[in-house]
Amino acid sequence: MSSEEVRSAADAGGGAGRSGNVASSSVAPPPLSSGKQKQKATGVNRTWFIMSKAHQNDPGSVLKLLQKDPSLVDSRDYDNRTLLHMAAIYGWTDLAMFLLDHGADVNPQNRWNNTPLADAERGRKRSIIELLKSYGGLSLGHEGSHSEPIPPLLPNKRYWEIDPSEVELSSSKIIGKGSFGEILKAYWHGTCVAVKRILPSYSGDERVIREFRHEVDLLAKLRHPNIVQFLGAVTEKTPLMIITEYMEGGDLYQFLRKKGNLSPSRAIKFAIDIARGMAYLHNEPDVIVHRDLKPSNVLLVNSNAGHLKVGDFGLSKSIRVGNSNDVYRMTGETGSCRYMAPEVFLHRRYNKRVDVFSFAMILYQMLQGYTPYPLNSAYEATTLVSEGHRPSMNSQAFTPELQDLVKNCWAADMNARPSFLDILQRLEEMKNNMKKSA
Ligand SMILES: Nc1ncnc2c1ncn2[C@@H]1O[C@H](COP(=O)(O)OP(=O)(O)OP(=O)(O)O)[C@@H](O)[C@H]1O
Repeated sequence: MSSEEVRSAADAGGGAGRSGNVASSSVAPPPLSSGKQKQKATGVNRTWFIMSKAHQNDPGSVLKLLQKDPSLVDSRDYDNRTLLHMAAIYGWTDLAMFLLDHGADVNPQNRWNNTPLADAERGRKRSIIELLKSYGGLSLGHEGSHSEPIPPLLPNKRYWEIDPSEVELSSSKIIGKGSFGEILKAYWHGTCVAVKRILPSYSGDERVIREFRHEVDLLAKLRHPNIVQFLGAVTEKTPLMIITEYMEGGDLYQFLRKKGNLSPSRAIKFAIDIARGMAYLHNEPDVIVHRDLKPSNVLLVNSNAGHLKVGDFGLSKSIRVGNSNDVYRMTGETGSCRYMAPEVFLHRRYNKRVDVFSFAMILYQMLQGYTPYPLNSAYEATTLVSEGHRPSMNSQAFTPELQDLVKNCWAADMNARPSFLDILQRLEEMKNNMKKSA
C-alpha cells in the first residue's frame, strides 16, 4: 500500500482545523505530514510553507520564517504572487518594509500582471502605497479579481449561522435539483447567492440532517479561489439551507453541452482551475476527498468562462492522514457512476486519487466533446472502465502531452496516478509552451 493511502475520518477522529490552508506554491512541494517535519523543510517546502502562512493571513509567522531565512523574500505561489503582493493585499506594512529592506523586488507581477502597488491601491492600503512608492513601486495591472484579502476565520464556531429571514426567497428561482433538495438563486442582504434548500420532506430524516451538517462543517473550513465560497447556513431552523456565492456561468456540464469540445488551450485553462481547487482539498494532513467530482459540480464564475470553481461537497470526506498504511473503505456506492474510479465502483479500498481519476474523465470530456461512453448507460460505462477499458481519444484536441496526462490520471492502479500538484505543474508547462509557440 502506498504512503498516501488514508484512513476514514471516523477512525481518525475527523479532519479538523483547516483554516485557510493553501496548496499554492511556486514548486510542487512534497507532502508535509507533521509540524516537526515542517520545521525541517527543504528549500521547496520552505517556499510552500511560507506562502501558506501568508495565505492564512499570518504575518507574524511569515516574519519569523523570513528572519530565519531571508532568502525567502521573493517566494511565489502558483499565481505568481510574492510575499510583497500578500503584504500589499492585507496591509502588512512592517512585513513589507522588512521585505524591501532585504532586497525583495518592488515590482513583481502576478498571474494577472498586477504589481504589489496595484494591489495596495485596489485595497486602499494607504501606508503600503506610500511605502511602495518610496521604493520605486509602479502601479501595473489592476485587473486581478483574485487579490481581495480573505478575512481570517472567526474563533466562534457558529459565526456562519444565518437567520432565514435574511434570505430573500420570494423572488427566488430554482436553478438546480439535487438528491435531497433544490438549488435556488436568491438574495441575501441584496447580494445574489445560491441557496441549497433541503426539501421539507427530508427535514426530519436523520441521515439527511447528518449529511447536511457534515457538508456545512466541511464547507465552513474551506477558502480558496477555486472552491465555491460558503457564505453561511441555516442549521437551527427549517428549511435547512446552505448559502454559497452564486456562480453566474452555471455548471461545466451545461457549458460543454453547448460548446462541444474545447480547444487544448481552453481545456488546459479550465483543468488548471479544477486542479488548483483539488490540490487545496488534497493538502495533507487534512485531506478532503471530494468523491463526486464531475462536470455538473464544477461551476463557472461568469459567462466569460474565465474562472472555474469546484463545488458540491455533499459526498466529500474529511480525512486526517495518520497511519500511512491504512486506506479508506467505502461502505456504500458513492459519487456519480460515469466519472467514478473503478476501485470505488468495485467497493475496493481507495484513497484520494479517486478524485484524480474523475479529473481525467472531465479532462477527457472537455477535449473529446462528449461524456465517456455516451452511448452506454452510466452503469454500463463504469462497468467497462472497471474491466480495464478506457474511452478512445480521437479528437484533434488531444495533444500528445494531454493524452499522456489523461492516461496517467485514469491509470487502473490508483497509486500510479499523479497528485494534483504534479498535474498542475504539467498543465502550467503545457500552457507556457503554447504561449511560447503562439
Ligand atoms: N453556487 C451555485 N451557483 C450557480 N449554480 C449552482 C450553484 N450550486 C449549484 N448550482 C447548480 O445546481 C446544480 C446542482 O447543484 P449541486 O450538485 O450542488 O446539488 P446537490 O443537491 O448537492 O446535488 P447532488 O445530489 O447531485 O449531489 C449544479 O449542477 C448547478 O447547475
